[in-house]
Amino acid sequence: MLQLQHISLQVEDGANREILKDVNLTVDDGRFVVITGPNGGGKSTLAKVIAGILAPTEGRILLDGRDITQASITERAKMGIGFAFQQPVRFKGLTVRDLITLAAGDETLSDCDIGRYLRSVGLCPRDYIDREANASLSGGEMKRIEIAMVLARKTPLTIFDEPEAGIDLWSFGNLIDVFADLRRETEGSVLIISHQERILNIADEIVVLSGGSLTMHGPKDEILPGLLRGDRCAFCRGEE
Ligand SMILES: Nc1ncnc2c1ncn2[C@@H]1O[C@H](COP(=O)(O)OP(=O)(O)OP(=O)(O)O)[C@@H](O)[C@H]1O
Repeated sequence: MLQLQHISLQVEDGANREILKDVNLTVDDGRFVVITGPNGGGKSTLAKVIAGILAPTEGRILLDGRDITQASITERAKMGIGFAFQQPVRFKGLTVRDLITLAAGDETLSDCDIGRYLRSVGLCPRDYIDREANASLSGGEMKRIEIAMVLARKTPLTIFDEPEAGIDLWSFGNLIDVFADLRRETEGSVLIISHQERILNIADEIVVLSGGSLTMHGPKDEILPGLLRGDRCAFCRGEE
């Protein structure tokens, strides 16, 4: 279980700016939670705080009851937090096979297993398995490879930051199937930042983050209809 308690984050950009304001959120094991909200609402920042890339100025993060607020990215990764970035990182000198084998932590992983992960993200294994994961891959290709790596890691808590970004419409349906399968099969929790209705639609819970504050959180059936109707109050914290 992941617990965020009173998480705030301030940055100094001329003036003190509060990007996250007293965010409280509990993600139970086995839940598929989608965080959405307007651009600039603080979603990516919150994901980075959970992954340990950014430190909150206030508040605590607990993973299965253990305080991990001070833990580094590497320590959190070892504790079982997997993170797929909005802008994937390139790995010069490593092939796609290397990356998926490393992610799975299993040197005996067969090409057939690797192929299964690649196919699940819409990539033909024959065309990609031996390719170097360098700048020659397009943003969308690298994004899919990163999602395949996260799937291979099978972490207890997996965070995806806008997995739809850079993925073409043709492949998008495929990606939804990947997440639907992940939701069915994983025993861990999945936290996805997304603006996509089709991803929101397979959530157990939806969280709305707006202006740095958590403005709504509840079961999909309670939250999604209001978002689809375009209720502005859904995003704007009861200001209307
Ligand atoms: N280091 C920083 N210094 C100053 N402002 C920052 C910094 N990092 C983020 N911000 C600001 O904090 C706000 C939240 O950014 P964040 O990337 O978390 O939003 P988001 O909800 O993920 O947005 P989007 O939906 O557009 O991806 C934005 O207004 C952004 O400009």
